[in-house]
Amino acid sequence: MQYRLAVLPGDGIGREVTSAALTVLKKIESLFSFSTEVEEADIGGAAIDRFGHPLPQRTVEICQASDAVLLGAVGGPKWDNLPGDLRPEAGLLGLRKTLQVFANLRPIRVFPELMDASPLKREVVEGSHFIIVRELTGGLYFGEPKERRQTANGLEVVDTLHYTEDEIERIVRVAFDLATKRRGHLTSVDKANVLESSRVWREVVQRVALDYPQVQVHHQLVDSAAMMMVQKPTFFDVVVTENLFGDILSDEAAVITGSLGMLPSASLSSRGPGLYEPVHGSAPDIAGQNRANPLATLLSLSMLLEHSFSQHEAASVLEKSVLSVISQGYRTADLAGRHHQALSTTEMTERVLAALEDQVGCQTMKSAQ
Ligand SMILES: NC(=O)C1=CN([C@@H]2O[C@H](COP(=O)(O)OP(=O)(O)OC[C@H]3O[C@@H](n4cnc5c(N)ncnc54)[C@H](O)[C@@H]3O)[C@@H](O)[C@H]2O)C=CC1
Ligand SMILES: CC(C)CC(=O)C(=O)O
Ligand SMILES: [Mg+2]
Repeated sequence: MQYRLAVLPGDGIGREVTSAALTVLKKIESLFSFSTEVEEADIGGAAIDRFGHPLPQRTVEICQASDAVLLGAVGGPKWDNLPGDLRPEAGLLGLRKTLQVFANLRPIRVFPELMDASPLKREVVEGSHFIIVRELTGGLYFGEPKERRQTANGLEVVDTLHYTEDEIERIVRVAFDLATKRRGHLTSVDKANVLESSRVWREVVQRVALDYPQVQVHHQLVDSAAMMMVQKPTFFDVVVTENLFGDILSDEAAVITGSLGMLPSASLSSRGPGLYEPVHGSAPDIAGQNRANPLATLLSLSMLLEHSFSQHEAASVLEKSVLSVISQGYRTADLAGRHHQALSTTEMTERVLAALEDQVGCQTMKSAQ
């Protein structure tokens, strides 16, 4: 089997973590007998520096011609003063919109060995395992108008939260479908006490719920949901929400897992390539130091193998290998604390490569018995 993969390293630690993922992918290909034609392309600040635009047409074409896209992260202080539509982040938003990857899945899982890495109490985080389903191509990040205006009374500014009913319904259905395969519990997060868009969101959830009588639905306002997420994270199973709310809540949820460096994501469309990226950004504070935790990107690669390549066994073995390095006590600096030695990005990647060999070796032995 041969797949086509577009790799967009982007900026900052994006380059380091995608490089780790490519090393791991090569190993997986040899262990599971498939091959991938990888094409790298620029996005974000790197693309601005080379081509004067955060999302060059060539990058879009390479992504569209691929089975999947793996992205590192974009942004950094060097480009922070550019106009909004020419910033690195605009490149990423443009790519998500062009690929129509409206369903952003962000699984939040507590690894037992990392329970004490969270600043939250062990008894609060223990057993947390939920997934945030974030609407990714609409809402406040995309609505028009979105502009600054000079008026007689000074500067005024507008961002717009816009949704069609269809856009809400398609993401809500993704969330209901997921809930049927999990604990059957859906929390829809909105701000229906203030926003008209949230009131329509709630109506759509209530209407779609009629098709899923086996799913228990809970509506939660975003402010109290933010509190509940760190107070009682085990309450949540599937969380569905608007673009900006999902962005904020998922970084908050990272606290439960111990580090933003552990959170993967998959962004899926109805057809066309999926986009896989860690939840974190380009981390300028540690960029270029070989200190970044590559595990969020490796878990995103596992989601890619599952959803876009249908290499289910490889996906599962990669996930188990990540679990295994953590349970063997290997940690990058974000998780090392006082009790562990901090491994570099490349050292952690080598541990995952070794764990992959071990996992596949164990499976071969089991099937030979
Ligand atoms: N998807 C993307 O490309 C995203 C890009 N950004 C961009 O990234 C830049 C920095 O944004 P921040 O708010 O600082 O968020 P960030 O996610 O880059 O970093 C937040 C904190 O988490 C740490 N961190 C993040 N990933 C880590 C990893 N893998 N291993 C170890 N530590 C890690 C960083 O060192 C930093 O202290 C900005 O330009 C922002 O726009 C932010 C979020 C997402
Ligand atoms: C940089 C932004 C475009 C997005 C972001 O923070 C995210 O998707 O998590
Ligand atoms: Mg974010």
